[in-house]
Amino acid sequence: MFLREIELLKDRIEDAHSYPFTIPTIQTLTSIVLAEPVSFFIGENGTGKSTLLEAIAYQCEFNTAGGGVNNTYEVNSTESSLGNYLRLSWLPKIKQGFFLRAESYFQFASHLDQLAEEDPTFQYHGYGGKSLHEQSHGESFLSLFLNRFGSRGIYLLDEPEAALSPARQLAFLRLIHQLVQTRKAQFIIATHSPILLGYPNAHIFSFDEQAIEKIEYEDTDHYRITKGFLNGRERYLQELFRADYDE
Ligand SMILES: Nc1ncnc2c1ncn2[C@@H]1O[C@H](COP(=O)(O)OP(=O)(O)OP(=O)(O)O)[C@@H](O)[C@H]1O
Repeated sequence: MFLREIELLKDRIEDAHSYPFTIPTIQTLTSIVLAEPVSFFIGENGTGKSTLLEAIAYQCEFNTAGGGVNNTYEVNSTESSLGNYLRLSWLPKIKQGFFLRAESYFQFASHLDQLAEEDPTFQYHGYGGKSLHEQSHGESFLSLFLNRFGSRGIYLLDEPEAALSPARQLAFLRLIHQLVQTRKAQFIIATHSPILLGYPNAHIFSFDEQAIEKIEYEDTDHYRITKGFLNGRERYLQELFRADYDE
């Protein structure tokens, strides 16, 4: 583990009435203590998970459009609106790692193609040996995970499940486990996947209330809704569609 605490520097905030300080979870944030190598951010759409993850990436000096410290490309890289208001506490401090966001993955793949064009020795080294554009979305995601996540580092992932089949999500869990065990890697993952959330001993931070709070796996909607659905699909669907018939 490397990153121990994320603090919001409230004294620096000049305009509390503008984005991102209008997001309830950011408004109420003081600090998040990270005590396990794998932490998850969960919550409804729009509750601030990506905003916080991007700000952490900014403080890690990763490209906020996705990538590591060395991936300086401008395409869609955004000025993190929250980044300057965070303080990260490290023990020990590291620079290695990666920020992955599903939404700008395409640009990241193009950035690698450009590197390959400019430097014939690059050969997609660390990225599976060929352009990420020449692999399916899911294949290239897993290829990136397998090849680029090889060293000790901190990995910030925004909805990595987006392209992964259930079987590949399991493969990804295994990879996380290997990296945590052998390289002491640390992961902070924003996700909606009940499979990924099942990682043992992970700390899950919910953004669903006013304040970010820790929640047990079995208490998450992801677990309860998925379990309810799978345990009695027909009954569940009847209930779900009942309103349509009643109207
Ligand atoms: N650049 C921006 N300017 C103003 N508002 C923004 C900006 N980016 C995001 N928001 C708003 O901030 C809120 C939080 O967005 P964010 O992307 O952090 O949510 P999220 O929890 O990651 O959601 P999802 O699960 O859908 O990815 C949303 O209401 C969003 O519309």
